[in-house]
Amino acid sequence: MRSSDAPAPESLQRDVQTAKLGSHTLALRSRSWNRLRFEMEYALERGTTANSYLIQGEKIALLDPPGESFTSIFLESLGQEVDYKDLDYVILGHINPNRAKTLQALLQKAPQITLVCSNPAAKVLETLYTETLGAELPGYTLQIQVIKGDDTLDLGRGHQLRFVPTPTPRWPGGLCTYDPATEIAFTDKFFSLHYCGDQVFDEEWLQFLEDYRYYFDCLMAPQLTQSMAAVDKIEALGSKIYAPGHGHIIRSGRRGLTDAYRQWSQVQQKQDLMVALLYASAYGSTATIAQAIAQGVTKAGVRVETLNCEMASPEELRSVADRCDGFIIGSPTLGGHAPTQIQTALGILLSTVPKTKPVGVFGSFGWSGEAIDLLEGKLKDAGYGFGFESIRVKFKPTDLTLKTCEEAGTDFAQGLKKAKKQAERKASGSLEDSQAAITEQAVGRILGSLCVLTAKKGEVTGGMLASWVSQATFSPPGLTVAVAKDRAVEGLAHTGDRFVLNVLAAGRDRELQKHFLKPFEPGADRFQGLDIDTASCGAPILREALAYLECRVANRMECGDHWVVYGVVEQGKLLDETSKTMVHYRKTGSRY
Ligand SMILES: Cc1cc2nc3c(=O)[nH]c(=O)nc-3n(C[C@H](O)[C@H](O)[C@H](O)COP(=O)(O)O)c2cc1C
Repeated sequence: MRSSDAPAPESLQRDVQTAKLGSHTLALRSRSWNRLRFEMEYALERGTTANSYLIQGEKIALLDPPGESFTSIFLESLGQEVDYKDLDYVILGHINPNRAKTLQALLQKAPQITLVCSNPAAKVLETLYTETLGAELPGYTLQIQVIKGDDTLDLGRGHQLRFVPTPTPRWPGGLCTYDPATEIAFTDKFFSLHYCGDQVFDEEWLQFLEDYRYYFDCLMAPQLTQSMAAVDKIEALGSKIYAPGHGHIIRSGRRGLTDAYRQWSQVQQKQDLMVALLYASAYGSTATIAQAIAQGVTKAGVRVETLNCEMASPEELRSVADRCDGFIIGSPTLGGHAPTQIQTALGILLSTVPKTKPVGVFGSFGWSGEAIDLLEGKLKDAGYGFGFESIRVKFKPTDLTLKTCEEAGTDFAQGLKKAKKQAERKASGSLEDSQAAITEQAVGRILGSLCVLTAKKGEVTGGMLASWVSQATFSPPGLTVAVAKDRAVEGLAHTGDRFVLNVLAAGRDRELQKHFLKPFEPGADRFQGLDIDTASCGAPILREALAYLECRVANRMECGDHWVVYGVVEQGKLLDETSKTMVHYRKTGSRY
């Protein structure tokens, strides 16, 4: 359990927390106690901090101003630390339209600032300047210092900054900064987590391992090669402190977390199935959808290799097309078309990937969505089978659409795994396999009660049939449920979340059992037509159940292909005094 695990009161306002990190170096943590954005990485709903840093040598540099949700409170806090007119540099670990809003407000106050960034980020800045920023900043000329190779930036007083380019498909302009004077590496997206609290440093970092892991699975796992190359470069700096873009400043856990990144990346590398995920995104929406699909594929135990078609070379495209077991391609519609880079990627995929491999299509659009039609049409004509129905999202995805995207990704991965298993079964039949079948028969004699686990978080409600359920403790009253990693409801059962366990009645609840046994389409309402009540945590209670228990997830343990979730029972009720618990007899331990 986290020491600061209590949910934040709704009344807590966004603010900026400042803390000294080292000589002339300050952290400004813009804090949101509630979910900040509809992106998968925020789905644990623990709030977040957007960390900026101020280094005051003879020259003054601000690193990574926050997004527009914090513009006014951030500028107010910044103004209390320095005179805007004294700011010399703003260093950008990445750039997106959201961050540009704060930049615009800052440049209005301090037009003398030079922006320091990588070459890809400079290109994005120039486009933003032409499209929006320039019009809002009359008389201002963009001053950019592009970091190349071994460039350094001398702020004086020993702060001779070094830089490490960390390009990934999601942030092609990624750039980390190292200050040898304080031995701090400013790691931007790397080693971040989304959690809001008063604690600045990471003394109890192990208590947040689940949050770090979730962040890694969302953002690092789908772009593993590029992310781990960046981690290697960051580690080689030999810093004592990681100062990331979100979450705690990492001192105690620096080595442990770096090792954990490597361990988690090995889990991904060991997966024998790989899905290529290719996309382009002008304003970020298609990228957000891509991330949700990737999350769904990854949680089902299939590796994802992501390529941003705007940055990928034909060789990279051909390599991933050659190696993939299926591919998913996404595009925005701009001027009635798919961007040229998407059309090039499609050409390579069509000529390289055998038609027996499954495909998927997605994209964000404004009003017509021709790009999605084009991709779908060409792939259908070529004879590919689709792993999910094409995903069309109008402008920005919502929480619900993201969940649907995640489920579509999971379906895609499950399809691949099923096909692989069938092929293996056909090819097998050895002695070893028959011994395994005998062992499975013995395992199958373990018995559990049939229940329906239900949960709700934000707009998203989920439910699944659970039979690997067992009481675990008397005091507090507690139980464990094994939840397969690829279950849609898994994302609603993280530490601190609440769920309801509905115990089914023998004989009487056959229909309920059947209902939850059938496969659901991505995003489908699993409770339509059922007689339900609502628990205090918002999760559905099945009125026809034998009993129900409202639980809080106190802990969860990663065990092979399942999470074993330990729930503390907060309250419960027997709904039927006469019936008995439905139990599940099985012939083999290799299935539920
Ligand atoms: C210059 C421009 C042209 C666009 N043209 C179209 C179009 O022809 N049809 C359409 O459905 N949407 C169009 N849109 C809307 C985009 O598809 C929509 O903003 C989408 O969310 C962009 O996805 P992205 O954030 O991944 O880039 C256009 C948007 C812009 C800015």
